Amino acid sequence: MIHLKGIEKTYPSRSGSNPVSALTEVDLEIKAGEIYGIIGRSGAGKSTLLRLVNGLEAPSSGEVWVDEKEISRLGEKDLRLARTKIGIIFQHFNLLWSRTVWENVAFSLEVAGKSKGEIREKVSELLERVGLMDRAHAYPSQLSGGQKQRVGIARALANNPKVLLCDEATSALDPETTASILQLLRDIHRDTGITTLLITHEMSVVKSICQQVAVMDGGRIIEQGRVADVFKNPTHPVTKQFVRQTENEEVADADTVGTVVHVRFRDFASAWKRLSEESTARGVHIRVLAGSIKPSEAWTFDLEGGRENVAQILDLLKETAVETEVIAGVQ
Ligand SMILES: Nc1ncnc2c1ncn2[C@@H]1O[C@H](COP(=O)(O)OP(=O)(O)OP(=O)(O)O)[C@@H](O)[C@H]1O
Repeated sequence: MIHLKGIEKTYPSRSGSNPVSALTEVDLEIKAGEIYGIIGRSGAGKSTLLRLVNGLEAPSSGEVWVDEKEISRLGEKDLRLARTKIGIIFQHFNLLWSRTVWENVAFSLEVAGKSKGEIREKVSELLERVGLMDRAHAYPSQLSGGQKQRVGIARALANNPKVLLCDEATSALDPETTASILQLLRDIHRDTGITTLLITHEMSVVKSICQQVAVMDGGRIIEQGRVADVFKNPTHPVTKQFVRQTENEEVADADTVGTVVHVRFRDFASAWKRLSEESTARGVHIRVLAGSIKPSEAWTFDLEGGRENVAQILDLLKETAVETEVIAGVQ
């Protein structure tokens, strides 16, 4: 769905010194339906990469393909059309402050030339989706950060995009609100299968929502793969640092912990039944990061909940599974 081939991006210098190389030899393929995370420190090149994907910037060389169109070569009219199929949410929401919640979401539908009836129906469906129907006539200044981001998400989805780009979408939010926004993005992905590309500097965000991840540093992709694999075997020092970041967060938060675990079952169906009953009873959220019903294949779960409760679910896994290996978080 999104394919970057041999990308180089150089900016002319701002002060007359050497040009700035923002991206070097970037190759990236994001398949339809994936949630893909790009993580990197400040200046790594994440925003530049995102701007290439929605055609706000052109690469100095290489190709950017989105939904089988070479974005970097489209004329203005075709690019505008292609952009309506790319929704984007921003760190600072970028809402229209003089318009209500309803009008913010309606705006991109008006621009796309939809009829009044279509707009009414779509806006109401979207506000219902993001849980903001009761705030439809409020102005952005009257909303909390999480509510503003919900408006941003509704607006991004207005034209039924095929791709959703999230630009540090939770970086301005507190941890609790971050969790609720990530949950909303997960639900939307589950219901629509929309291809989602998320850039962040927080490994906990990647761990909580992404299936695949690319780590960027100095304009290059230094490591990429399945999130579970990258967590298990980070090879580059920068990746190791990001993985440690989530472990430290877990230690810092004594009440809620997350643990990624590989498990192989003899009889998946009966093990899963017991596991889901026990985890519901203990308030532990189990998220499947990878797995298949083939008995020979291992599953990767992310267990999230109170420290004691997660430890109990881990004990249960060790008891019922043929093989259990904790790859991140509490043992
Ligand atoms: N318009 C521009 N003109 C000149 N240099 C730029 C421009 N935009 C970005 N850069 C440079 O390109 C490099 C990559 O920047 P980019 O904003 O893509 O990184 P980032 O990973 O998104 O960082 P941050 O999280 O701080 O935004 C940096 O060295 C930055 O200074």
